[in-house]
Amino acid sequence: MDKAPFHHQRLQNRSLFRSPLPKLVLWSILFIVILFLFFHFSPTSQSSSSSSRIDRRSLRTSAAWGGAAWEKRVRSSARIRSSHNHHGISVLVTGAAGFVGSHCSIALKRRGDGVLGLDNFNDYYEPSLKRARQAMLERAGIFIVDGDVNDAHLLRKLFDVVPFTHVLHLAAQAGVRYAMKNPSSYVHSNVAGLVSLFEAAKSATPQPAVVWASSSSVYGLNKKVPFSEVDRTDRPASLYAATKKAGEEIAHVYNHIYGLSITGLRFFTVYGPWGRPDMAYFFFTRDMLRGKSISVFEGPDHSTVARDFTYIDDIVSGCLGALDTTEKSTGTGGKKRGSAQLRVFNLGNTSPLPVSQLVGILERLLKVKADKKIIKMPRNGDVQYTHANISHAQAQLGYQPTTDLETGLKKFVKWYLQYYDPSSSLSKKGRSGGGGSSSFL
Ligand SMILES: O=C(O)[C@H]1O[C@H](OP(=O)(O)OP(=O)(O)OC[C@H]2O[C@@H](n3ccc(=O)[nH]c3=O)[C@H](O)[C@@H]2O)[C@H](O)[C@@H](O)[C@H]1O
Repeated sequence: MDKAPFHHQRLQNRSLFRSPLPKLVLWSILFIVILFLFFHFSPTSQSSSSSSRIDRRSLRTSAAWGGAAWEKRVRSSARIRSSHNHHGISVLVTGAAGFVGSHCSIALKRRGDGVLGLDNFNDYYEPSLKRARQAMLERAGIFIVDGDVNDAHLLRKLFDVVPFTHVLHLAAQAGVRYAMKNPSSYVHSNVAGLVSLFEAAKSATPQPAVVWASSSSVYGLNKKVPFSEVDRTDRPASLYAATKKAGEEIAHVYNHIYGLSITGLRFFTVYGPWGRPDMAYFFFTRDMLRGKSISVFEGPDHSTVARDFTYIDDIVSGCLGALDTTEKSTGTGGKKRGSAQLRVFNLGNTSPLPVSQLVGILERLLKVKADKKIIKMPRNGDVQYTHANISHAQAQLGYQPTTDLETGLKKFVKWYLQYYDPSSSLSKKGRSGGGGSSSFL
């Protein structure tokens, strides 16, 4: 009696197993698993894997934002604590854990402005350096929200919590040569990210004024020097330059349609303490100290490759000058109420120097002879020469660079040795030798 149903069930199970339907299900699952493994690990997907990694990386948003405690930290960081001689502003600094972003954040906070940082801490270069900058900003009372400028929801929340008067938008995919390796990261950060930021800013009440980082690279194949803001910028030599140029056009649109006050700053090869390890002065230092060879580029017929190297403290003055001279945006509720300010400025040093001279200065400061390999400048986006005309920034922003390359590199080397090799004899000499004071040291 008992057995019958059991037997019946087993028969049913067996017949079920024999029927084509479960087999089909099994094979389908197996097929999907194989497909997944194929696309995940196949070599054909490897070529795009670095870019998709960057996309995933950049799209990553903080798992933990929101809530009363978080909002309190955001408000406290953005609160203006002005002195009597300074009418404070409240600034959202994107890319705050970056090189220029961290220096500007500290400078703003020191003079009593409210500063909230935003950074996605991506791994384009060592995230530990970004975390070290973050720790320093935290000690100064600046909170950096871990999130991406492409996260519209997060941006809306930030503008809801704080009525920012200004945005200093420095979050970007930097680097001229890396654009050949990972083009999509430039579009993602420098085009989509900028649009996302402008969208949030134009919808905010009040609309903040936006100051953002363009680049000297927009001058591209220009031969007329020094580069002036009125010169042609329609012949970029790299995708990086093209995305920065696109940013300038996008700025025009948001100014025109929504009355956003926007200032673009064309930075010229910024260097200094807490700098970017992907830049030549930085990795030349690292490689020279490790006894590795360095590639020094030269132009056609052994001509010189030169840059208008600009020290970070001068760039910080230019950024603060730009913030302080903005006019208010004119829109409200996402609608334009009148014409608004739209500006672009060169921030350079006005004294270009050959890369070979940069190497010579590093040799003296590091007391190391560089193993130089002189090679033809590769055709990967580099331009041979940059030189800024800064008269516009001088007149409008009171911008006046004061640091020459030798002085600036001295401060960089001092920082580098203390940060990476505090026990070295050179570092000790640097510490007592007074390499000058940078914003952080
Ligand atoms: O002004 C800008 O808008 C840009 O400045 C910076 O680009 P660049 O001026 O190209 O700086 P950087 O790479 O340090 O090369 C410096 C010099 O060394 C030469 N160089 C470079 C590498 C090498 O191996 N050898 C070499 O000679 C090279 O030919 C060049 O002459 C920022 O990285 C960029 O994000 C952007 O902000």
